[in-house]
Amino acid sequence: MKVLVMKNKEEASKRAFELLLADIKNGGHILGLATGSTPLDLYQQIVKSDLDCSKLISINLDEYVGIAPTNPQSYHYFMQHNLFDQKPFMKSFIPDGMNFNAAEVIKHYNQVLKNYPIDTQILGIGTNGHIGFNEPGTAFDSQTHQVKLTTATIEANARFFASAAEVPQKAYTMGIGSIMKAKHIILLAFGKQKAAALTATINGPLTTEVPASILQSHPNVTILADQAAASKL
Ligand SMILES: O=P(O)(O)OC[C@H]1O[C@](O)(CO)[C@@H](O)[C@@H]1O
Repeated sequence: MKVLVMKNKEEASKRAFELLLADIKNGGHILGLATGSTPLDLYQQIVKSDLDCSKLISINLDEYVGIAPTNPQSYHYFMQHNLFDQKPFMKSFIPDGMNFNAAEVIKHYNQVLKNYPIDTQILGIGTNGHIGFNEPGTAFDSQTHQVKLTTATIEANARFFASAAEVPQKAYTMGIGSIMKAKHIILLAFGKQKAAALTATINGPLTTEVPASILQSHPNVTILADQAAASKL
């Protein structure tokens, strides 16, 4: 586990882009992508660059259940607006949040993950140490599943909605087991609200109570943090 503490999120995102480019130059072409505010600067780096994404495949971590892809609060919209409109990929997979048949969504997404093994997985981290929407208590070998969001996650994500009551209660997420199959994981953490989760991830015991702590057992993880997120390390 490499931990790089950078001056700020802009510097950290620039380094993340350089690491991503290196993986692509080494033949990596299947990218696991994250949403939320953390990866925004990285996606802007990609958009501003001359990287040609038309031969790349993307697989997103998660999507809310019950929000249409045209809804600005959906992760489909987030990815389209922040990356794919400007840098279209050859194929992009995001769980179908409008399909309420969870078994169908899960079967399809597990097949996608089998067909397209992830080379580089970009991760953010929740204030409760979640990765994707894998909340505390999720099994380390979990595959794609539907999750009931915790109050902490709903409150943290309420900032994107008119109120916490509007935040969906459920989501589809790639499992921890699938995340751990990625060849290289780049975890980004910015802001003091991530400091407790980050130190638990890096220095704490390996426990399902801190989903990201499983990364201690992955052979190729790069953590990029700004000073605030690293303040408890
Ligand atoms: O980057 P943010 O907005 O702090 O979100 C942190 C985490 O929460 C999620 O968006 C899920 O709520 C994750 O995908 C993300 O890594």
